[in-house]
Amino acid sequence: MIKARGLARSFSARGRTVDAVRGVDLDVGAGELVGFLGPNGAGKTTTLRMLTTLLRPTSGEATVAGRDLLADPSGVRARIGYVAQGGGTGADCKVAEEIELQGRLYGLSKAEALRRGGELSERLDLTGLGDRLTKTLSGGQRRRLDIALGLIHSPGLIFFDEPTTGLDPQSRANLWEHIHRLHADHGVTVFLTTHYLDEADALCDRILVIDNGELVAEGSPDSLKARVSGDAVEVGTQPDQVAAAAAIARDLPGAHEVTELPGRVRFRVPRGNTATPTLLRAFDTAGIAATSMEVRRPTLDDVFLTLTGRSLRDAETAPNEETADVA
Ligand SMILES: Nc1ncnc2c1ncn2[C@@H]1O[C@H](COP(=O)(O)OP(=O)(O)OP(=O)(O)O)[C@@H](O)[C@H]1O
Repeated sequence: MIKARGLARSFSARGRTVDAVRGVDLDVGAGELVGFLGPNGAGKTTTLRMLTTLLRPTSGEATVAGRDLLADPSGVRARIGYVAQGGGTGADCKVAEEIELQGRLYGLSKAEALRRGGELSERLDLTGLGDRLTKTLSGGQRRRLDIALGLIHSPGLIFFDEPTTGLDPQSRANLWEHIHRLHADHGVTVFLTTHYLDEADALCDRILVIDNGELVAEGSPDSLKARVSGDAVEVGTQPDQVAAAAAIARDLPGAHEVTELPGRVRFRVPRGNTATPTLLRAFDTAGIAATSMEVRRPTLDDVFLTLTGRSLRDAETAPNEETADVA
């Protein structure tokens, strides 16, 4: 569905060149649900805008939905759906009119646009909202309308740019369900960008991790997490027993990254649930009292940290100098 080679885009701003995307190769198969994960400014939107024909690459080539991106952009546009960040609905239009207009823009007859609109309204829980002005919709309803608009011409491939940004947790979960069904029940190929780790984890079959305009990893959420060596264990103890507790942790088979913190010790072991009974027995023998214990499977944030040396959350709060300069 998507095959891109060396896709790159630079911008000139204030006499400086920003390499927003630096030669990305992508392969997305039919029926996949792929997430493009990275911090703010990583190059996600720029890549998406290139793949959807909205921005011309500085270099590279791509085939999207069976059409050449550079030679046949209108062919690509006819075969894809795009749900942009913030959506594109007109504020003073009624929901049903907006859907019909979108259908007519894609060359459907009035009857076909109405039929398809009815089908999508039902599928996306918009039934009964046809007479409402789009500006009166809730955030979740508006986002579902944006999806209906993106699907009006029955594309086999749909792009979402940060689909749940700004939504409350319940609307996010509801939208995940709709995106999941699009893919599972209707076989639509989905490519979405997100900077939410939980979203990528919950929704995507495969994740591409982008940082500073380059792909740094790809794989299923589980295979990416398996790259992080082991579970994280954190055990609380009395402040004066931290050093002794850390010494015991260091003796556990496969223990590494043992860190002494005020009133607690943190480390990694290959399997947390088998290491902790051994640890507690050794604590007993040494007269150390554990005041708390937490075992955590690796998260996608751990993956990002392992790959880039930064936490995804830190990367978001501290954009690189180049980004800050241009923005
Ligand atoms: N039109 C532009 N002119 C100059 N620089 C730009 C332009 N568009 C994007 N950039 C820069 O390119 C880099 C990548 O931006 P992009 O919007 O693709 O990132 P992103 O990963 O989508 O981030 P976000 O999650 O914030 O949307 C950033 O440094 C950004 O400032």
